[in-house]
Amino acid sequence: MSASLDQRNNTESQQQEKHNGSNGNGVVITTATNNSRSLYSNQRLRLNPNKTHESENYEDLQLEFNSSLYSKLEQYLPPNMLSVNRDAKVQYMREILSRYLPEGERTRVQRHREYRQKIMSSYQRRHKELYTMQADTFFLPTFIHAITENTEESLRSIITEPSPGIYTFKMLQPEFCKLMLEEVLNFEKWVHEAKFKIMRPNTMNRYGAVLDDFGLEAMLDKLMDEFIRPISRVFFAEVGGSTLDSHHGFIVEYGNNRDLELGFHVDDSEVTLNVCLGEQFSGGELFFRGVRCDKHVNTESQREEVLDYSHVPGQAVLHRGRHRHGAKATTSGHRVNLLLWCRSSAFRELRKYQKDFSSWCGECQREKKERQRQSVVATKQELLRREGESMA
Ligand SMILES: O=C(O)CCC(=O)C(=O)O
Ligand SMILES: [Fe+2]
Repeated sequence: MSASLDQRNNTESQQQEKHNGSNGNGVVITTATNNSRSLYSNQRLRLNPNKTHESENYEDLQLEFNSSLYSKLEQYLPPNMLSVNRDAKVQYMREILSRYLPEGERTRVQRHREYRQKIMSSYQRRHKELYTMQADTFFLPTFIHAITENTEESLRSIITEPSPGIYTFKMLQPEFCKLMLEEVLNFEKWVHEAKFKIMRPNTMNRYGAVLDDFGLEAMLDKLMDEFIRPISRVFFAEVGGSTLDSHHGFIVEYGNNRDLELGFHVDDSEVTLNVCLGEQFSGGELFFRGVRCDKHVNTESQREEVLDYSHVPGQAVLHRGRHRHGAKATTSGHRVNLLLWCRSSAFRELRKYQKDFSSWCGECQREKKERQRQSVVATKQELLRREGESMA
């Protein structure tokens, strides 16, 4: 099949693209900064961390970078800053980190921060229990058991791999799916009644909502850290599966009066978790067509790379972000899926210096094999020629 394909970005990274001219593959910073540059601009960090210092927890704050970065950075603060209160520490670290954000990006992040704060100050949560990770009530016991054992064998015992690099497993309790659907509905109702302008999850969906924007960021971070990274470490190590450190979490919706299908694309993620929440629907199959690097994103797919997968409520699909895919039309009913695009800043940094992606790109792999085949043929011919010469 000949592929013409979209690089799928969330609205944030698309804006980032506009501002700093990147190709949208950079790390997407999901919250905001302030502009108090002068306050601490002479301040420095220590060269070596104070490893015995116990850092604060910053998970509850709306910050420019992942909260774990602030906890790590705190160990590098000069001694006099270690004993000040949390707000002063955070202010100090934000000032240092803001030097790494270009001006346009700072403005974007600031706007997004205000957007989230507006939501947080007036949106009334319907199911508060969804906002902190409660594994026992969210997940099926089989899933929890496999992750707790944390071996390739235990993971393989619950996972099916219908095509190379596509992993499916039963994950969510029906009750969790029900509550999450109600929460999303409740949020959308509030958006509508408050005449609030909602930011859609990405450049291709006209419906759906960003879960991180209305308070679910900390819970989804735990989902990535404690459940998705252990699986990705085993199955997606070559694309940064063990160093996933940020996410974009959202809901997509299809059906009557909504989007029907989703075009062929790659995600702005290293690893994507796609789990169906329900409800009743027909159609909506995911179609996969092989993993590709930027250079080969529009190349043909091989027969063994073709897979159509039918969603089942509560069941998850895990795949590389660069695994080309799309969703067929949902022909009746209403389909809602939860998506978690997981990213690795370390992988993205390293990728800038690499050219050969044969450990994960199907086409790089094919080209490499072809080069090896040709070299074997050439060697054989050379040997035959020499043999012929010595016989003569
Ligand atoms: O509709 C689906 O299940 C696919 C969604 C998807 O691929 C995405 O949001 O990136
Ligand atoms: Fe996708």
